[in-house]
Amino acid sequence: MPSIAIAEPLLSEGFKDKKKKEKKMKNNALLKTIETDDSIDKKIKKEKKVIKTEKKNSKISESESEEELSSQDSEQRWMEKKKAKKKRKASEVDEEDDEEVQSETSSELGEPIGLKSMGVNGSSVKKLKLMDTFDDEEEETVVAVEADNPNAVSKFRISKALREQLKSKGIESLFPIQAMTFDTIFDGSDLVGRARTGQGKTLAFVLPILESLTNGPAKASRKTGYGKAPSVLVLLPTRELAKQVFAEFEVYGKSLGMTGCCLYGGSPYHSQELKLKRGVDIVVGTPGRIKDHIERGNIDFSSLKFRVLDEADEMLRMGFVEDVELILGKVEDVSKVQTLLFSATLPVWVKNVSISTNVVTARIASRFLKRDKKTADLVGNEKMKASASIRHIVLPCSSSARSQLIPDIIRCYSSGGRTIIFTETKDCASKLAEILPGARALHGDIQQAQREVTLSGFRSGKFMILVATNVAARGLDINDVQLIIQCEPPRDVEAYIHRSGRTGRAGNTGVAVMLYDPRKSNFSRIERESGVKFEHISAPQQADVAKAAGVEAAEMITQVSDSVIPSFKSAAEELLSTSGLSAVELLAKALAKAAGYNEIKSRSLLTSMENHVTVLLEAGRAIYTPSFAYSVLRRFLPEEKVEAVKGFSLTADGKGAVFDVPAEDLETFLTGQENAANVSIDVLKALPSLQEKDQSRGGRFGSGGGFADRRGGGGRFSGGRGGGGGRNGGFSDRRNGRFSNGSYGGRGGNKWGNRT
Ligand SMILES: Nc1ncnc2c1ncn2[C@@H]1O[C@H](COP(=O)(O)OP(=O)(O)OP(=O)(O)O)[C@@H](O)[C@H]1O
Repeated sequence: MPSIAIAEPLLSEGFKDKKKKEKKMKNNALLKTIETDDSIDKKIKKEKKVIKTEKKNSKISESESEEELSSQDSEQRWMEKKKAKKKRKASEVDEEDDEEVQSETSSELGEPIGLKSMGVNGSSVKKLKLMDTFDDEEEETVVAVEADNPNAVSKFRISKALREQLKSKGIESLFPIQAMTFDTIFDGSDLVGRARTGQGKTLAFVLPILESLTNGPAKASRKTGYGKAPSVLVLLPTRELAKQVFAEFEVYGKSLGMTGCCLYGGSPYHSQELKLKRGVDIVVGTPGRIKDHIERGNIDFSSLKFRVLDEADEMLRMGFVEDVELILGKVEDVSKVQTLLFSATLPVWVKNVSISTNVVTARIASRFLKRDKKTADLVGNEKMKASASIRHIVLPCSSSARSQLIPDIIRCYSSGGRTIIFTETKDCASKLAEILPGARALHGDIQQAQREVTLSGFRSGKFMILVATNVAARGLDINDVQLIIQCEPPRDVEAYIHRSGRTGRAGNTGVAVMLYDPRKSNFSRIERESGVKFEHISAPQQADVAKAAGVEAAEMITQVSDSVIPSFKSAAEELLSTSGLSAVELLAKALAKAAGYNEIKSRSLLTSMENHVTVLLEAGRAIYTPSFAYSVLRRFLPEEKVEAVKGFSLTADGKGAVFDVPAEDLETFLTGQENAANVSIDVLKALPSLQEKDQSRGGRFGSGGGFADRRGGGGRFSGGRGGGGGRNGGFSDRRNGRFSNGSYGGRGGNKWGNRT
């Protein structure tokens, strides 16, 4: 792997002195929460004491308790910033920052409050606005803003070369997790770091590690020269993530003369071996391949200074426990190596080994993290664990309606940007990618070379829809992903947090739509544990989607050259005179065809099935069980009509049952009810609250899940109609300005493969 350019920028003495002073000031600022100035003063004193004790203790033993940095440091900076801000002239800026700590309700769009309040992207926004407003004061104002910003890159012990590299990437200010942990890592502590998805955890370890090795405490013991043993080891759960993190080390390490290599499976050994032989500073990779290199005698970890477990919880969950233990165990003198763990979701064992219930993971934590490790937790006990800059939406949809619905969700919610669709199985990912125009699949059964081509095509915008399994759930940072669709609720809350977190990154907003089958899905646990308050919507109606498509088609038509008119004019005149339609009506049809529509079908509210209508059944008394509701229907309907209903659900108030009826049967249901005493059937315009199929809780209406199965419903859903072919095409790849004519409906009865 690239390596390179060798010139170690040394810090001047003056620079070092300045930095020392700043460091001292920052250490005084480890504060837990934003409270009154008085309580902050008290905390500063307390923290000073902690820091002194800490230094003393580190000389004596490593046996003292863990320390939690929490969000103190960045919050103190925020306080300083707020005070300084009062002095500022630009009231516009004040207004923006005064929207500080606000609700973290998931559906809040607009500025991502949680991030903004902590300074994410804040400084650059301010600069732009100030420059717009005060043109002739531009330079002075920018300097003033930087001075006011306690997270400005210049306030940290970051050398010029790295500062310039950061600047070239548009980074002039550290994100909170980076600001909070920089000194701790630079000065040598083990650290556990947690911040929500997309908040910059990668640079939180990349920057201090590189600085420590080139200008800080780790410099003295860093190996140099041909065949040097690595100083840094970063372990990650997936190949794609390993490549991405390696790319960050590569970009920033290059400017400091550092070399590295990325080791992951599915790629040839030979080139990896060559790089290791020549010697590298940094090794980034997945546990399996790194273990292989160890066993082949290619890596020597005796000089390691840093080891990082990124997405540690996932790595252990995926069954890499033994490999991770073996790899970490290769360091002989653990007192000389710093261990860092980062993730948006940290299991309890990482934070507190003593209360862990998982013996294996607790063993890893206690064996490899020093007991005086620090914890920087920006999520902490806050309710909201998922990204707060995303709209979190749930939408009922039976599995057989998915392929028809997804293109319309993309049209309505992707804002023309990229979409990632998550499926539970590889088979399902492949099948869905096949039927969605302009989509590609990414999962573990695809050859590594193809995986790389696919991901780079998605990154570069060659195609805008990626259908993936969990291989893409963790860590991937792809520009302009506006929409995440999860085809069903994932098995655990962590998966939900990471998958949805592929959008709304670095202070941007995004939308995460989770589909659920009202007959069998349960997302209440995810809602409870993630702290997300889901926004409930029903399927976009084709009529609405078609309106948007019509506008696009009209735009396209204005771009057609007048040169076509003579050739098509006589056919148009013929059509106008014979069709019996007006010119406008004919033009509307032409636009519909250009947009890929031959007809508009309605969609049910409950299962999103085409040509189905959602109705509410009431029987003049409470309906506690589906079997009672079915028996009511049987009083006035033939068996085959009863069997044809879909998505049977009980209402939350226990008074009724909601289900989908094929549009052609609706009349039979409505006239039938008139002959049944106390029975009413009404067509719904909006879904009422429904009972959750909450298996974990059971309860009066919960019915322990799967109640529809009692009615032999298992076959109904899996053998659904599949929408009869859907509309013809109508899905556009907006980025390419193309309208596809492909048909993607009609795959009813699809089982979506086995979970793997
Ligand atoms: N200080 C910064 N200023 C501006 N952008 C930044 C800064 N730090 C990181 N970023 C950008 O933020 C994005 C998210 O960063 P990163 O991938 O490290 O997030 P993460 O917290 O690791 O997310 P996840 O939990 O999903 O892995 C990246 O595009 C990165 O370049």
